[in-house]
Amino acid sequence: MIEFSGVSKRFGPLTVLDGLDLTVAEGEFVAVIGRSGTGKSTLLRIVAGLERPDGGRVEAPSEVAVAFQEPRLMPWLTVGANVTLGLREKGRAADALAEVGLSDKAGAWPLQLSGGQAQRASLARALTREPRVLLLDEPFGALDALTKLEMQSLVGRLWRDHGWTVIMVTHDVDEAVRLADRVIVLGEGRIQLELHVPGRGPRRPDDPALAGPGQELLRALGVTPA
Ligand SMILES: Nc1ncnc2c1ncn2[C@@H]1O[C@H](COP(=O)(O)OP(=O)(O)OP(=O)(O)O)[C@@H](O)[C@H]1O
Repeated sequence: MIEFSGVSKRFGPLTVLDGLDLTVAEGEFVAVIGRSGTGKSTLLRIVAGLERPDGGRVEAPSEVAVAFQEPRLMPWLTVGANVTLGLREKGRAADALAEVGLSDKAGAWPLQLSGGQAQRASLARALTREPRVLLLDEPFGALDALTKLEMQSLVGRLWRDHGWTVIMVTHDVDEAVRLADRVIVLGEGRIQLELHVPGRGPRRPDDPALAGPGQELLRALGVTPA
C-alpha cells in the first residue's frame, strides 16, 4: 500500500531522512515514534504528498486524509460546514458526525467545542474524504488522559470499521502499543527498531501483554527506568 525505498530528505545542511526503507501493508496500523526532530512529521508529509523527497522512491495512494494535533477547524464556519469544507457532496457531514458521536454539534462553532470534541470533528472531516490511508500526527498529544483513552478507542474502532491503512506519529509509547500492529522507532534518518505488537488494536490499556513491548520501546528511545 505504501512503500518507501531508500528515501532521503534534506533541509539545507540538515539530513532528516537518510535512505529510509518502509513498507506498510493495506489495512495495517503503524505507529511512528522517535525523539523530537527525527523526521516523523516529514515522513507523514511525504506520504501525504505535501513534501517531496530528495532521493529514493515513494509509492502511496492519493486518497489520503490527515489529522493533526491541533484540529485546524475554521472558526468562522460551523462544525458541520468544517466537516464538508471543500467537498461538493455536503450530505456526508451528518453520517460522519454521527460516527464520531458529535451529531448534536453540527450547528455549533468550533470555539464552543472541547479539545476532544474538536478532535472528533477533525476525524469526521477525514471520514468524509473516504480515504484509503489515514495519517495522524500526534492527534491526541494535547488532550487530557481520559479523553485521550476515549479518542484512542474511537480511532481504533474507525480503523477496524473502515479498513483504513493508518500511520500515526506519537510520542506516547502506551498509545503506540495500544493501537498499532507495528511500531517503528525513527532515528538518524532511518528505522532504528521495528516491533510487532501481539493481538489487534484497540487493545485494553491495562492489557498485561503491552508491558513488554512498551519497555522495549522506552529502551530504544534511551529512556531508562528511574
Ligand atoms: N520546511 C522545513 N524547512 C526547514 N527545516 C525543516 C522543515 N521541516 C522540518 N524541518 C526540520 O527537520 C527536522 C525534522 O522535523 P520533523 O518535524 O519531521 O521532526 P519530528 O520528528 O516530527 O519532530 P517532533 O517530534 O518535534 O514533532 C527538524 O530539525 C526540523 O526543524
